Amino acid sequence: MYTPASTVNGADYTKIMQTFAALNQPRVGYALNIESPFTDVSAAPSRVYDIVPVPNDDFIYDYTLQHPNTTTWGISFSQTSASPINIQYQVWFNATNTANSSDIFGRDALAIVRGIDEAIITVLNDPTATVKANISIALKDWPLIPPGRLSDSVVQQLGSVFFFCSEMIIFINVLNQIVTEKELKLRHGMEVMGLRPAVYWLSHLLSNTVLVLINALVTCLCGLAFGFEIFRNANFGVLLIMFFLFGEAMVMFAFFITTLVRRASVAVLADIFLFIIGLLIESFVFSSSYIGYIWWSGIIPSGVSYVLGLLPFFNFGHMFLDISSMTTGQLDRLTNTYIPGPGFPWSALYSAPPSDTLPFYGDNPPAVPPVIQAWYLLIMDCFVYGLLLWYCDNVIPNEYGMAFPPWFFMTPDYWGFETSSAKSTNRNEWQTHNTSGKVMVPIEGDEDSDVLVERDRALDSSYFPALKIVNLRKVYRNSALFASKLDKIAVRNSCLTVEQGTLLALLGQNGAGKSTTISMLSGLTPSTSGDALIYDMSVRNQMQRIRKITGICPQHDILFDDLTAREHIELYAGLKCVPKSQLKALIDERLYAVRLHTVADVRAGTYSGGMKRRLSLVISTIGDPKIIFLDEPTTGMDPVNRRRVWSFIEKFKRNRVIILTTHSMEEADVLGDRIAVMSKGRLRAINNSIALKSKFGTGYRISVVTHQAQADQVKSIVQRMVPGAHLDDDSAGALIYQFPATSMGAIPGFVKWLEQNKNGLVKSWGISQSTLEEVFLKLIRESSHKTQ
Ligand SMILES: Nc1ncnc2c1ncn2[C@@H]1O[C@H](COP(=O)(O)OP(=O)(O)OP(=O)(O)O)[C@@H](O)[C@H]1O
Repeated sequence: MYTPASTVNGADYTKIMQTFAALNQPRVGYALNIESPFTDVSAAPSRVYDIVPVPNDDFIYDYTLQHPNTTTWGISFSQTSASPINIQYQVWFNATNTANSSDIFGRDALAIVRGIDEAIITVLNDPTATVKANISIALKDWPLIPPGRLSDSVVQQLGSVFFFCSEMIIFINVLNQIVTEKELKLRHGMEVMGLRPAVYWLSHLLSNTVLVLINALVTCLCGLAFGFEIFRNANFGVLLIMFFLFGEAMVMFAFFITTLVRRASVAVLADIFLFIIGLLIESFVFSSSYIGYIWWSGIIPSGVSYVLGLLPFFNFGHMFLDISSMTTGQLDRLTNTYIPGPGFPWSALYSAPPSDTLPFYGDNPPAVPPVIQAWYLLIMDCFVYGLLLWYCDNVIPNEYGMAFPPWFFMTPDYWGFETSSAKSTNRNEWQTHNTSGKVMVPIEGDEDSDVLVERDRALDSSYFPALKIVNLRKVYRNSALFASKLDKIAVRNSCLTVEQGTLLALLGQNGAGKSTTISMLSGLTPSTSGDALIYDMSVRNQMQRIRKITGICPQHDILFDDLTAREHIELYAGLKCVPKSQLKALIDERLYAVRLHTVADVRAGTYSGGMKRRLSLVISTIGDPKIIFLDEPTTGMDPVNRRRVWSFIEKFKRNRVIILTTHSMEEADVLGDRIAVMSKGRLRAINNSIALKSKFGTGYRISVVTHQAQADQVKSIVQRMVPGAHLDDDSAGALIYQFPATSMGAIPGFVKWLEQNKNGLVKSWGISQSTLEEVFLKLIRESSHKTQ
């Protein structure tokens, strides 16, 4: 093989080789042909060739490497001057040609050198020419590392891919954790308890910054320990900051993505998608593979690279490749010695990598920006994603939590300044805004008189109880864009008032709208229309302030499996700014009240359902809230603990407002100062237990046990004394009567008659009032008849 296969500065090397062939034919005994040039380094020889022109030195080397034991020797010509012509040539003997290696240094070498000299002198025929034949003979074992190309280093070739993967672990963790917290309502539960979004994000940022820093340190130390060149030859600070900035930008990127994703399952898909995109960029653009150095080849215009710079992995790839190009050494193929890379000191940050360290150098090396630019881009990424996070987190509506309008940052309310719209202490203004003729409060014709009275009370512009709900409505939209028949009206224009020191029990079937009402009042979900005033603050625009005086025990426990009961209380006490000095006494007292003191230091993940409910209840009372929402607090509790919880709630309600939803009529009866019954999103009845029973109850039940033979006599007496009495059951002398509320006046006289005839006509008797359960069932039955 010989190179170059052309005329350079008057020296025609093809002609020289032809002459070499002609002169040597008599000596070797056969004709040596000059073959067509070889251009494909990977094409295996299909026959025996004679003298083959090839494009360059690399070709000779690579061809021999790929096809061992085929090429005998190669010659590379070069010229140090045109006039006088000084020609240098190097002859390489193929060490892989094991058959005749013993002759390489001896007879063959001398013969070839002499033959080439002779050919040069013959062709040039110039007495002034000085032929200088510098002979370099490289006898190598089969090279283990392909020398002379930057791509030869495995770390450089796959490094950006590998280190990208290590950072992706943090990215995936952040994305999944935050989306899971969103899905499980953990975040919004904490927000209802007073956690500010900024604090939430800051705490995630701080904890992840520590992780990123540890990851960067471990990566650098492992790289050093394994002796990778990039780690040994680059400034430690440069590498640490490179990995740190990349990790931080990925964390901010993950934060932003969480605002677009609601479900953990979707987060996993987003992880996979972004992982593949990053992997493609690292392996195809920046890995020094044979596919190409897109970055260094100048294909990406600088404008586009700024846009791509929004992807942290793009910046990382470019930075990593630049640094590795200067730190990875080369094997000199002629001397078989290793030449280390120039290294990457701190000062190298500010200049582009020297062109001779780039693999695609030539007369016009591409303009590569300095490495510091990638740092700037990563810092820019952190700010850009931070801003996007802040905006999207406020604007994009979620299943839970309140969404602000797109221009929220221009409203003084958002920044905590009191405006006329938010200043609800100006009650008249609030009334005008919410209950004037502008706002229609639809009244359904069949509304109960108590409900109508309650509505009037709510609309009374001079009445401001602790809680006042006016026309509150919630529609769960089926489509984000337009109203449809599939929209679900969960709460239909509720009007309610609750005085301080009162516990309002909300009853209703599954899906009646109880939890939705609580969610709107506690800021877990925004109302569609209407408003509510809690201690003179509107849920529409003063939620931040309301949250400071709110406690909530949500329907589904919002607990951290890894925290103990004590740690939960400490966490929420921190959010509610409870002084540290009061904390221990508070924890002991509250946990004892619900009998959780014995498991105060046990992880909540191991608690039974009832224990978790009790812990959620205790949490709702932290920080002296003025209003507490208890959504089915005793679900799954045994009767003993239920009663303990009742007395805890009973004691706690003084000077507060408690809204309790429950399916236990007994609980509502025991705890509720007022009881509201909801059905299909509407308020059907509201009053205290006794008034509800006498209004909707079926009256009294009286059982009379007589001798079977005298049963008819007793029946006729009852019909005479209590004309409206209805015989429910008559079996073996046991008569059960239902006395309607209208027959109340006749009851005392009848009871007197029963007592007088005891042990005579009457063997025994008993009386009981209608239960709340009967009232509830009656109301629900009526409401379903009405809607049918
Ligand atoms: N996120 C939601 N998206 C769509 N519809 C919802 C959503 N949450 C509740 N609903 C619907 O709104 C209605 C009221 O639900 P809500 O949870 O308020 O009832 P509830 O009275 O609390 O019932 P339960 O006693 O079962 O807790 C139901 O029909 C329910 O299906």
